Amino acid sequence: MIFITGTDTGVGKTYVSSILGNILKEKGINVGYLKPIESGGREDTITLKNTLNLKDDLDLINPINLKNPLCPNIAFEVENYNISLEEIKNRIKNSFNILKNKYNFLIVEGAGGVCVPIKDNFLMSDLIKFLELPTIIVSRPNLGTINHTLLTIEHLRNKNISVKGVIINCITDLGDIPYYEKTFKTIEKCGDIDIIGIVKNKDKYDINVKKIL
Ligand SMILES: Nc1ncnc2c1ncn2[C@@H]1O[C@H](COP(=O)(O)OP(=O)(O)OP(=O)(O)O)[C@@H](O)[C@H]1O
Ligand SMILES: C[C@H](N)[C@H](N)CCCCCC(=O)O
Ligand SMILES: [Mg+2]
Repeated sequence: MIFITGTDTGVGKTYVSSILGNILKEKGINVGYLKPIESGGREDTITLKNTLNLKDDLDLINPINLKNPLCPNIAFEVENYNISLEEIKNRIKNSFNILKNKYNFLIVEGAGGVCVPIKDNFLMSDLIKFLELPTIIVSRPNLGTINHTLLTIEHLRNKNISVKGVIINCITDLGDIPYYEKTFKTIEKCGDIDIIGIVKNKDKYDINVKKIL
């Protein structure tokens, strides 16, 4: 099992999760998906349900769903969605336990980055800790990504959360990024981390799944 987090919202966690899921399926692995909390609809949940041809109910795959495309803690507030943190954790844990027993490999996708507050001071990273999962960080290739990626690594390691590696998702074409190879080497050196994959698009990618299995 792996928790796919990222340096930001919109960085490509779902995009990479879909590619990763297909790679594992092609290896004959029975892959499931859990989106513990999704805000702004159910696009991610539906995308992976379709990509992996999952029969699971949307409510099982995505136990906590918020209508507004906002930070979860804010969405709960503006939607007057009154639920305790304990209940949030119970619902997520229930889905997690069912799905982890049903599939040989479970991809769990966060929402936004690691410091996204779910409720009160319970962050996305606290959810990762609660589920006791290792992580993969999805990062952009362009200027700014060194800081965002190193901060994310440091935050996770400070909570003793395993970071299996970084996957660079090229929403921006590498040809438009000067010295991108040096950016990647800097992330690896300063973060003491491996870049285990580079995704150019849904047909052009290279992911070392051995680092994830
Ligand atoms: N390498 C890529 N090439 C082309 N389009 C991409 C690529 N990566 C992501 N996208 C597109 O960018 C948008 C954001 O990607 P995605 O939804 O995967 O982000 P996310 O990190 O999962 O966001 P969230 O935090 O909302 O879950 C989507 O429309 C997706 O299809
Ligand atoms: C709405 C979006 N697609 C995600 N589900 C939630 C992203 C929360 C980001 C919060 C923040 O970092 O400001
Ligand atoms: Mg997503």
